[in-house]
Amino acid sequence: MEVMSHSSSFLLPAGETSAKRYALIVLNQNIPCFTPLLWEHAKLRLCADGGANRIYDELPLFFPREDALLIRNRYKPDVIKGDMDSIRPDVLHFYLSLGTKVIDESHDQDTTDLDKCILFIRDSPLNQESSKLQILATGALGGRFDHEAGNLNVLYRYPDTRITLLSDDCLIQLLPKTHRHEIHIQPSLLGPHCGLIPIGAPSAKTTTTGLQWDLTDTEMRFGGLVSTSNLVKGEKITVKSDSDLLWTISIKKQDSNKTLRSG
Ligand SMILES: Nc1ncnc2c1ncn2[C@@H]1O[C@H](COP(=O)(O)OP(=O)(O)OP(=O)(O)O)[C@@H](O)[C@H]1O
Ligand SMILES: Cc1ncc(C[n+]2csc(CCO)c2C)c(N)n1
Repeated sequence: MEVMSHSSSFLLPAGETSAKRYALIVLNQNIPCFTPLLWEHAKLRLCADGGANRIYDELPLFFPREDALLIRNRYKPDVIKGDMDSIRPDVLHFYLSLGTKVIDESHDQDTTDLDKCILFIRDSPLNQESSKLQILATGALGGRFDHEAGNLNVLYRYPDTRITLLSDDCLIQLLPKTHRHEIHIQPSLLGPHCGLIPIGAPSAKTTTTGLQWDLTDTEMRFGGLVSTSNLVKGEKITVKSDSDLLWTISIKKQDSNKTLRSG
């Protein structure tokens, strides 16, 4: 069984990052403080419908000494895609005038705006067979539970795409059962709180190393044991399971000067 390696080096301040290729999707929920950093290094920048309002309204607040218009011009999304029922008309016109590509899929009321953005990235010429884009989605957690559940569902809909859901407080990734997993932690950025959640189906056997409460061929299921409030002990965690699991780990609060330093 192949090993899938996970690292969160995208959260490292500028200058400390190794080469990595990802697309960023901004969802319609509070923008995490590290968003400018992620934006700077993204190969593609998308807003899911009302996510554009967040970029427009909240990004200038991170730079109180700079002119809001300059910030809005600097952080121009490549694409705004969705069913367009949440983006404000003034925001839509502003980004249209900057040349952002706007894709209105209001005819599709069966998939979420996050789904729509993921399909755009998967079909992009930047997403090469030899070098697939990872996807980071900010604002995926906190707020309406139906939206959160829909966001988790996209991890299961596209299990062969590396998708990380982010909020200010934590990240979530899918660990497919087809692989053994090595998760590399930067202790200055992540942890110590973590969880392994068998959300799609129960797991008869999960084995881990590197956690305070490791599992050894342990059963996990809703209604029984799920591993929440666990703690990472070191910089490397391994996970092997007979079921797809969600991995979540807390994100440490950063020095805001460091987080916003973009290049
Ligand atoms: N409160 C929230 N918590 C988590 N994710 C959210 C939240 N609100 C929006 N999102 C994410 O951002 C995307 C865009 O949000 P937006 O508000 O534009 O969606 P929407 O389709 O208009 O939602 P709805 O019509 O159900 O209110 C959603 O598809 C979802 O992935
Ligand atoms: C069974 C079922 N439940 C809910 C919806 C509604 N819905 C799901 S995704 C979406 C688009 C949101 O931007 C909407 C309106 C549906 N179609 N089918």
